[in-house]
Amino acid sequence: MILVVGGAGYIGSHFVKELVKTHEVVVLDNLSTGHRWAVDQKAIFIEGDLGDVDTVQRLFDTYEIKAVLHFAAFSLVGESVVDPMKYYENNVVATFNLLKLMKANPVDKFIFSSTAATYGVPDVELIDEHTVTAPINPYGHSKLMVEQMIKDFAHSYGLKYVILRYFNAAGAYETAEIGESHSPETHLIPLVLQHLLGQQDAISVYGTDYPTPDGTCIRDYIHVTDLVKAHLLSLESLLNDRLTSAIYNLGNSRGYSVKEVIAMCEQVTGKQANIQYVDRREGDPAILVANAEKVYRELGWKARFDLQAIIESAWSWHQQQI
Ligand SMILES: NC(=O)c1ccc[n+]([C@@H]2O[C@H](COP(=O)([O-])OP(=O)(O)OC[C@H]3O[C@@H](n4cnc5c(N)ncnc54)[C@H](O)[C@@H]3O)[C@@H](O)[C@H]2O)c1
Ligand SMILES: O=c1ccn([C@@H]2O[C@H](COP(=O)(O)OP(=O)(O)O[C@H]3O[C@H](CO)[C@H](O)[C@H](O)[C@H]3O)[C@@H](O)[C@H]2O)c(=O)[nH]1
Repeated sequence: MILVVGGAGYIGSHFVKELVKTHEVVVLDNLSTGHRWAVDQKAIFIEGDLGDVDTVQRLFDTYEIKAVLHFAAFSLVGESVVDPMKYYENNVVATFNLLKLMKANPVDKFIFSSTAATYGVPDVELIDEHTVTAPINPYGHSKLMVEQMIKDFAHSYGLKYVILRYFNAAGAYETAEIGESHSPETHLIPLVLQHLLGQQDAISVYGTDYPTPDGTCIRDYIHVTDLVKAHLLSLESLLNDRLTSAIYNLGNSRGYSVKEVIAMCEQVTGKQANIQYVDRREGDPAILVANAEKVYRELGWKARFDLQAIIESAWSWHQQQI
């Protein structure tokens, strides 16, 4: 049995849909930002909070857990600046509870959803795993603190882990059964598509004075299906003892500015956006683009979907939501 914490969320639910094809799966999720309907019916679903020690212990008592994948977190950069306590409590304290119970029970295989936000404002064009980590917002700090706990648990207690630093996840499941569904939505691609469907009057561009060619922030967008594949490869490597500890960047290694993303959304949908240029959003670095060669070398993973394919799949999903 594989435990997926946060398996009702956007990325977790896409992973669970694939994992149930080959493994027995139990999902723990408190539905704070996730959805019961997004969890594949073949998975066992437990509604509960990761911070609740009794609930998590009961899971370990009930099921023979071979590995844990941990997607559960709060993950909005802007919100983390406004309310850091919420982030340290849910992302750090609750994860500490999980690691402690994994040690006690014992379960020694762990895959963690980390983020490009751990790098802060990197001074290189392409970020590799040796790039200095120096977060500039509480969200990034909370993830980096967990990474450190994981490394220390590995060193002292033999935890085996894969830390996956995703860049910007987007896109939807190939059948459009599930997709990105946050409320409120804050991510760029779904917001642009919702606007183009007439659900918002305009799309705001946060800042036009960044040190980038068109002045707007550059990000590396990665299809959720590509992320799922990387998790499956990581899990198999841990289960087969081919891997004991690794940190990987997951991205396309190609950056797009906010303006370029909006233009691609217009191209895919054939609709024109009403763009409002507003001030920068606090906590946003100018450029985040991955060097993802390490995971290719070690696991044979590389992104298959480019920005156009990502937006096409997200568009299929959003059109079904009206
Ligand atoms: N979406 C991105 O672009 C992105 C990029 C980098 C990293 N990440 C990381 O990937 C992970 C998944 O992101 P997502 O976009 O799917 O987020 P999401 O909010 O859609 O999913 C998170 C899930 O965890 C659940 N959850 C949160 N706290 C919980 C708790 N204490 N107990 C039980 N369940 C809890 C939520 O209900 C939700 O279902 C997060 O850890 C996030 O930090 C996401
Ligand atoms: O309405 C919007 C929304 C976003 N943006 C801009 O679009 C870019 C992407 O913003 P998102 O909110 O879509 O994504 P973030 O880059 O802030 O963050 C995402 O990716 C990060 C890693 O790169 C983190 O992991 C985090 O969990 C995840 O939310 C940013 O420059 C942002 O300022 C806008 O201009 N207008």
